Amino acid sequence: MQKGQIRVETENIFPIIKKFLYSDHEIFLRELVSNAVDASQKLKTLASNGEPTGDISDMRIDIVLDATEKTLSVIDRGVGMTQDEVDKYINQVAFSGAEEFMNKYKDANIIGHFGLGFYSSFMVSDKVEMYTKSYKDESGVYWSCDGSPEFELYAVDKADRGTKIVMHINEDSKEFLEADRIGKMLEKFCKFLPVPIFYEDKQINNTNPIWTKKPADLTTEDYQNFYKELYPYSETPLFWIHLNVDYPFNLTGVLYFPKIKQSYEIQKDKIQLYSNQVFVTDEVKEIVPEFLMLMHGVIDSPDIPLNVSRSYLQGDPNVKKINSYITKKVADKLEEIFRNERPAFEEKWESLGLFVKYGMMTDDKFLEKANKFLVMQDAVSGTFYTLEEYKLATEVLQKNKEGKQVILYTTDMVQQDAYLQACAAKDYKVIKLDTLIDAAFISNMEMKWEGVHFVRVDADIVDNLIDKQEHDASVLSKEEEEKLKELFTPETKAVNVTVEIKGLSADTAPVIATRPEFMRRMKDMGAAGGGMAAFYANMPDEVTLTVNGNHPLYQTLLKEENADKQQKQVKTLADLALLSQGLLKGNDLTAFINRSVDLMQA
Ligand SMILES: Nc1ncnc2c1ncn2[C@@H]1O[C@H](COP(=O)(O)OP(=O)(O)OP(=O)(O)O)[C@@H](O)[C@H]1O
Repeated sequence: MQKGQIRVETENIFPIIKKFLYSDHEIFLRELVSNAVDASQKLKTLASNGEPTGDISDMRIDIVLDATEKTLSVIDRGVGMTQDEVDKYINQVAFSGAEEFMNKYKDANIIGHFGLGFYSSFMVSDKVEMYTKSYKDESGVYWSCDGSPEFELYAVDKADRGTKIVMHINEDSKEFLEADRIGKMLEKFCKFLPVPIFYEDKQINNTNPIWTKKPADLTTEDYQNFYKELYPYSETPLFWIHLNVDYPFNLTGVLYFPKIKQSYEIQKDKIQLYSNQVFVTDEVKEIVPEFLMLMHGVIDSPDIPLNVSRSYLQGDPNVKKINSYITKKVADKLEEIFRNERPAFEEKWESLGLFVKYGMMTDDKFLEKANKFLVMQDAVSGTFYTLEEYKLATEVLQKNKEGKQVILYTTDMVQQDAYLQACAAKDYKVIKLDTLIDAAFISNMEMKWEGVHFVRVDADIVDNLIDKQEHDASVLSKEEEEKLKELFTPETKAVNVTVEIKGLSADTAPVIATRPEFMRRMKDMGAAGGGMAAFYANMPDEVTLTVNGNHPLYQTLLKEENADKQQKQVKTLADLALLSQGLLKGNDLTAFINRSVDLMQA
């Protein structure tokens, strides 16, 4: 029997392990089960290289909880260890003194590994025992340590090849003696490990998750079933991307595009990160580009550094490469579906549009590709245009005097109906941009797309939406125009009204209220919050009242001798225009209703 004394330089490592190394104590189980998996995999590799390993068909790992004895054991049938190996792999690292130990694990070599592995068992145990027998023809070995600077190591009889680790769970960690707790931890960390894992007489893992298989061997159903396995309560995903790369880094996985509802925020953080089928985290912020965080699925890469700080991760070259690889894959897949199955692509646009627009705003590489498959839907006909197609369809009618293409859009088809109709009469093509992200998307694309200008349908009277600088002359005299302007200028300051008299065609409405694009966008952004938001949000609404001097109504109105009646008529006309913009509220609305009744009685 070998009895050892730790070569203490400062103090032993166990207090350090307990206190500092993992705030998350439950990972000890992941570490031990991963070791058991590694040992099993190693044996398989040896066998396939022709080494005499004996029968390897019974490969399995058992997790056994004994609440009465207060022990939790992890048992494998892997390579096992000889006494020399235990001394080398278990003793020397752990007992080489705290300082050296910490240095070793701070070392860059650790990147790519989980970290402390075996020693993390001391976070939850008073004592850890190990029974192990190597596949090599040597005696079994017993090792134990109670966290003090002493260990025991001696030969024992052990019939089966493999390793059994028995943890004597400490007082502070009693939660790990609850069967449910262990079941949940296994479910979280071990669900897709490659060796069968048994707990309470049941196999708890799927050893061949689909991301480890070849896409050619998988059916649509396989992908959908796997999605259900990951997210039992979710709707069928729209489509998926199978990731598979082995150079210059290793990465496999399946990413799904979920159906997105209005409340898309709550669906974030659904991607799970694995390393060789061991669950690592579902916080993949730095690894997956921000705009793809709405996707679901699994990424598996042994090349992602897992044990370093988040800020380090951002600068990691592998992480950067993985990031751009995923972005490219997603863009390629979207383009492929767009080209080969455009009707299906358009049908799913409501959900897809969100990813695409978000991606175009935040990632220039993605933008470049997405310019080809971003689609915009005509509010009236429902037709989808790409940017190029829209430009072509509106080339003649919707170019302004500077040669810019004007993209007309509506954010609310019901409220902006009158403006939509006016545009339709001119044969303008108005697209629907009514999702949460669109306001930001519009301003962003105006900076990125050359020669394009977005204008909301109610930003100006229809004749001015596309600024071509051609107007009919007004039939009114200068004095008449001044008079009208005065009549239309309101006393109320709740809304900032600018009045202008224009000579429009006689069949255009007598007064049109519009909201200048710039101020309206600022106010919309203000309402959404952030930055200068509060300032703009508190500004009064800006409205332009365009009075159509050519409307026949003014011929009689200007001749009206009853000043009171004249003022009432003018106010009613102005209110009708404001009403169409949803800007007539409270007192003003009541006054309008009363006045209308008065006018009818007059
Ligand atoms: N169940 C086991 N069967 C066989 N050998 C084992 C087992 N558990 C641990 N070992 C040996 O002990 C060594 C140290 O294990 P430890 O978990 O501390 O680190 P590791 O697995 O090498 O790295 P990691 O930090 O990624 O866990 C292993 O490399 C392996 O050689």
